[in-house]
Amino acid sequence: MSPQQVIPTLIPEWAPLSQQSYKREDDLESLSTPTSQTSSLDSSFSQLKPTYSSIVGDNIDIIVDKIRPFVRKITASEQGKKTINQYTLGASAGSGQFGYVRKAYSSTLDEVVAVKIIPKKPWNAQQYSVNQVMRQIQLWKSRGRITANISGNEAMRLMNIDKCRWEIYAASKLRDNAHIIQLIECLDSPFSESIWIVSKWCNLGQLQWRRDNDEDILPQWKRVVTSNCSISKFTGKILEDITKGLQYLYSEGCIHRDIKPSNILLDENEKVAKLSDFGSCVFIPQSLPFNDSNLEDCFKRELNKIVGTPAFIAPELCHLGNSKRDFVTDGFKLDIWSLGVTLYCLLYNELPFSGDNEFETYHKIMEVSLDYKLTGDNLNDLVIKRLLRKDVSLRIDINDLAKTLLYGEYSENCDRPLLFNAKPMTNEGPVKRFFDRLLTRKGKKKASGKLKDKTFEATNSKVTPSTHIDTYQDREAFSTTVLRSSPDSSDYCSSLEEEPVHVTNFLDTFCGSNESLNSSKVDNDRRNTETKSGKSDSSTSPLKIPTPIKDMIRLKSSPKETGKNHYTGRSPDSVTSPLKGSTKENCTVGNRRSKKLAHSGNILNFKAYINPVDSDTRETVEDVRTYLNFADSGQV
Ligand SMILES: Nc1ncnc2c1ncn2[C@@H]1O[C@H](COP(=O)(O)OP(=O)(O)OP(=O)(O)O)[C@@H](O)[C@H]1O
Repeated sequence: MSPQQVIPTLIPEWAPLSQQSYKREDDLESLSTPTSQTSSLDSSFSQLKPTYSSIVGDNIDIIVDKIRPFVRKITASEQGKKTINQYTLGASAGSGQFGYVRKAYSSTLDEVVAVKIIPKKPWNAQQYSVNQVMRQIQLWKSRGRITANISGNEAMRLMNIDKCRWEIYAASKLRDNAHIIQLIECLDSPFSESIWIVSKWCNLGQLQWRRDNDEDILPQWKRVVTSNCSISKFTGKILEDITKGLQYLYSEGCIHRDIKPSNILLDENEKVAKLSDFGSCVFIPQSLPFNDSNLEDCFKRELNKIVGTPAFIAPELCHLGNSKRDFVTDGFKLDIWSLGVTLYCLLYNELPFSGDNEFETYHKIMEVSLDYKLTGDNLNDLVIKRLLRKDVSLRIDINDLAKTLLYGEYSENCDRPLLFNAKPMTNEGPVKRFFDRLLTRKGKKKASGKLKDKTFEATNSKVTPSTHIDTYQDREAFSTTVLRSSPDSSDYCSSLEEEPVHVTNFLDTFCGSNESLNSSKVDNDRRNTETKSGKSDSSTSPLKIPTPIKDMIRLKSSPKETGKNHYTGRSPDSVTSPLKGSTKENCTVGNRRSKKLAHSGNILNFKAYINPVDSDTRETVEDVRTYLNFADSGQV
């Protein structure tokens, strides 16, 4: 890079286009399209169906204005001293798909903070598919956002920066609640290869649930629930805290879409659990700072895309074989389901629905009943019967859940959450009676909006209409977090193995002299992430898309083992539909074996793979291309 060249930034005017050198011969080739194709794409782009993310993209200037107060220029950085502006960097706290997190000390706040460092150029080349990047370039051209030629690498960088803008925008809107990780500020400069997002520090790290014995109480738990910690009491505490967090999100019109243990952080000082990672969230149209005549429709379609982590995805998103219905009518209930899965993991030390691959997991989510887990215990049955309710109209909504936990219908003046009073939950008193009634109550068929706040009620009612959407065609992605969702993935392993980092240890945990902020660290973390999560990482964000499924389709097979498949113990040739022979009766629940995405042979005929009834259907190459097109762009 020449000395004058600047790198695009969160705040566009810090890196004027005139000073950016877009054209780079080295990576143009792979993405450039023949001229004839380009012009036909150009003309077809003006007719493309808009999507939620393309509308956000069209209004990115407004998003930028909203995040501007939170973005500071990097004015001082000393690699030797590991400082950047007022922050002195400490030990690594973990890494995600898009960046890594370090502990840091803020000299202005005089406190420890978390700094998430996201390389502007994506770590994982597969994060964006070539199709997707080309489409984005064409879209930007058609919108006049770029005029010059732009290389694939530069385009991916800009796409990544937009993704960060969205995450920062969400975090900046959600700063006012004790159960949400609070954004402090972001750092960027035209010379920085990374974006730095500074947030409040949670010293106990992500929520851990895996344990050697079902009855074990994890040390992390005892540091949050200090007296008489039990599985039930700790689970109740998480339910209470995350319910408050979700209620706040609801009041802000935000659906998280990736609730799971690794996105819940614990803080020992405040003794609370907090929600983090808003990269996958969406806001209801009425909560967005711009309007667009297509927004309502695009929002509905966006809600029907599979985003999140398979084991935590709600059944209404799992109807892969049925393309003709809009199963998701209340986005907020997606988060309720995922919270239910998280609580189940805490209670039972296993995932409630877990298959050898994504398809089988989705199938189990839809088909396997957990009724046999009902015990009469209030908390357990609340989770099983009201949160993990497959029929979305019978699933408890966030406000009823909050009311249930905080007051209960019979105890208006109760100043403690009823559910979590120290009394055993088998107590036969009014609380038990209340829960009995609650659990047997017929679900009310109603829209999600039930806030006392009439304004929001009116607002929300607009987001749950019953217009049908083609879920199948608009199903853009199998989540980026897909492979991380397997029970033996990094999220869970690290939960078990990593000791939480303590604030008091900060001074002892500075980077060693051989550690640096340079790319070698990034590479290490990236390798860790890739190894742990598998290489088919893709995106959960509404602003990015690639999927393992697409990769499998492209390759005509999933990652193949030579010879015997060591995950399944079957030879690849013997693998047919994973659903074959799986019925409600013989489905195993809560399978705890170590799992990875199983070999799935040739799944070009993926509809049949999902739905054996369709097994006569043969996908043509054209079908697959159509699928890839919609998967890349939400277009058909
Ligand atoms: N504010 C924080 N305080 C303490 N630890 C944190 C904080 N934020 C993140 N971490 C740690 O860093 C890890 C990585 O966080 P990050 O948000 O990058 O990834 P993720 O949410 O696990 O994955 P992804 O971003 O790919 O969805 C977390 O799992 C957590 O252990």
